[in-house]
Amino acid sequence: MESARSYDSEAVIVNIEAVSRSFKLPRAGEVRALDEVSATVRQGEVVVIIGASGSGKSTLLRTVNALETVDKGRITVDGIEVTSSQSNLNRLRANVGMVFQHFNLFAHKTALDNIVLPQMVVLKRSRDEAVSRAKELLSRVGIPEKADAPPGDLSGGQQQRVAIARALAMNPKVMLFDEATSALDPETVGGILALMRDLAEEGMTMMVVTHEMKFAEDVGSRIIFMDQGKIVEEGAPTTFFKTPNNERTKEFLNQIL
Ligand SMILES: Nc1ncnc2c1ncn2[C@@H]1O[C@H](COP(=O)(O)OP(=O)(O)OP(=O)(O)O)[C@@H](O)[C@H]1O
Repeated sequence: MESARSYDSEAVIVNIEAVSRSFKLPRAGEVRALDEVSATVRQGEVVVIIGASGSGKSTLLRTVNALETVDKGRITVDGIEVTSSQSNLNRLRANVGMVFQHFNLFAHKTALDNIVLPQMVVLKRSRDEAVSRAKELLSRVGIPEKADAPPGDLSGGQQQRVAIARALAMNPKVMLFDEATSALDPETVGGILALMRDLAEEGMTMMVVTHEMKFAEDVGSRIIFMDQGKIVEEGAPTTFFKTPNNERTKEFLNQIL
């Protein structure tokens, strides 16, 4: 792995420009999940996104991976526009690794094949090459002995390790974590957070939606606080947690800390 100091700390990896996204809900009418959101993530940064339920955190991550379209605005990842055409999708999928709350593994494939197949499909790697990388990554995430196990035979924490290995196999420019530990047993959470912390220390660029405030404070380079589809406050963890400015931020932190 590259050392944390060898990257170009100026390079913008994710650029989000004035992005809006609304949803029409049968009963609640129109919800502005994202309202003119702008943010940049530079190489090696760990940007932690926090906010109340429904504030737009997941939608923001999903637009970066083109799992969600935008109504207005523009997003680029490593200079490639995500929000325009579908033709960039394969390159985008390789550039952006996403880890979800519910793992999203293929239930009928082994752990190894869950990591092998996307490499063959998206990166056109040969099976041998993909298998060799997958084995290396299963060791990296601490479960080399689980290569032949189907997800159903793995614990939640082990499934999440496979999901992280699958995302890393693409050599992504940025990793998105959407509440990656929220569905795990309390005793498993620490192991996954430690793995995420290791990735951050190795210089991985990350956008992390989490309720784990200690992780946010210790590992985050920057905290973004969202409220009703807007970024209302953003800052370095020490300033953000000790001296928040915005009233909504203060209220939120008072409730959870
Ligand atoms: N696919 C969708 N269809 C309809 N409404 C949606 C959809 N995705 C998000 N929304 C709405 O957009 C708003 C923002 O949702 P989002 O999931 O981004 O919030 P969040 O901050 O991630 O919440 P949580 O912490 O509960 O996961 C919510 O009001 C939600 O109901």
